[in-house]
Amino acid sequence: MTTEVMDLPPEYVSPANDLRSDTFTTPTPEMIKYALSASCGDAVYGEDIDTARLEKTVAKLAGKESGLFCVSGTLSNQIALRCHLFQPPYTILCDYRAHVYTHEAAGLAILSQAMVVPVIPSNGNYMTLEDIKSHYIPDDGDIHGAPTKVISLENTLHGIVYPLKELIRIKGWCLENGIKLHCDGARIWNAAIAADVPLKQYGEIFDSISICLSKSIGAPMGSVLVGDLKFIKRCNHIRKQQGGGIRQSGIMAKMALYNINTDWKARLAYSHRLAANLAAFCKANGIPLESPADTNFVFIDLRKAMMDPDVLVKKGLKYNVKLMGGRVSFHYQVSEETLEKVKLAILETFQYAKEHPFDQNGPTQIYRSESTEIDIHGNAIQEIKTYKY
Ligand SMILES: Cc1ncc(COP(=O)(O)O)c(C=O)c1O
Ligand SMILES: C[C@H](O)[C@H](N)C(=O)O
Repeated sequence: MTTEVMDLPPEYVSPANDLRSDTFTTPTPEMIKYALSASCGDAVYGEDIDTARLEKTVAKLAGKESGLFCVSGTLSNQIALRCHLFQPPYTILCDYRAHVYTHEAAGLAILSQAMVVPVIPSNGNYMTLEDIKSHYIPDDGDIHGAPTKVISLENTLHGIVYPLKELIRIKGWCLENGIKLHCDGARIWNAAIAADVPLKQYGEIFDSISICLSKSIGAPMGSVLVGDLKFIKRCNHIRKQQGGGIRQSGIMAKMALYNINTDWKARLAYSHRLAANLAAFCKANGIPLESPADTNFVFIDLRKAMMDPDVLVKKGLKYNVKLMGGRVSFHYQVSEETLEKVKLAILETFQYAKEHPFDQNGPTQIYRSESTEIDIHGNAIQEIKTYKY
């Protein structure tokens, strides 16, 4: 029996206590009111004014000739990488944790017919040029090889800001070797304010950037893929092929424009402040982190702490905070009260682990279906259990 989500208690549907992801940001009344004046043209014909305005606005912010509004970051990433590629065999090189490799359902193999070279960064945080040089496949005529034709970097990845100097080094080498450079910029806005780097400077480095609107910017959906005009035209073709043509998308575009044209930097800075506060709390209590909390994510090193992710999720529910596991994701709609409550949940889980060490020998997954209110069959979980550990 499927129960309407609306039956869930309001506190379980609010973004204020949702630390599972910054994808849980929700449209505000101001955004919805602003969208009432949205254009209603058919965007497939290029006739929707607000969609075109959004694409131009984001492209201009990134210093690129053109932009393409896509229904998701997954689609914009997959289209971009496909359009940088021409004749297989070829490979795409990326970090072993990259979303394009781990969370886009093998799209690179299916849509792009590409092999992926997943790289474990030698410094544990981000790939350096040396990491890339020692893993890429040269286009040297060796009939055994599948040359690396595009490198996909994520900024931020695991909340880590990619050092600008390293990006510039990698870009220089890519130019020398005829390799394209794509950025999965689901959180490029966060990187921009944390590193004080204008989006335009990232636009000078990357051939294409997938700029998400549905995470920290707080739009209900989508991304804008930016690049040069010829590239974006090709991407528009592949987007249509993949069923990604959107008709009256003005309403969605208008909501995104509202947040881009209001103080997004302050909203993101707030979420970064909460994350930094939690990271300091963890450090003060000896709770290990997987990576530096440069932006809006805190990644607790559950393996090192021998903490059970399911216990953490249940402890979160005990304090009316939604978690999926060791990644604690802040966004501008998270309350200060939630920050204080998640500290209690984490500390209790850490203390519980001392008596009940959990040896997680399986893969570390971000998605944990038990932590949602809806199970995989679409049925609302009637009672949200609070576990007394
Ligand atoms: C790093 C990263 N890239 C891409 C995406 C894909 O975005 P979407 O969920 O809109 O497909 C996500 C998740 O939302 C992400 O975390
Ligand atoms: C990983 C998942 O697909 C989503 N991008 C998130 O960050 O929550």
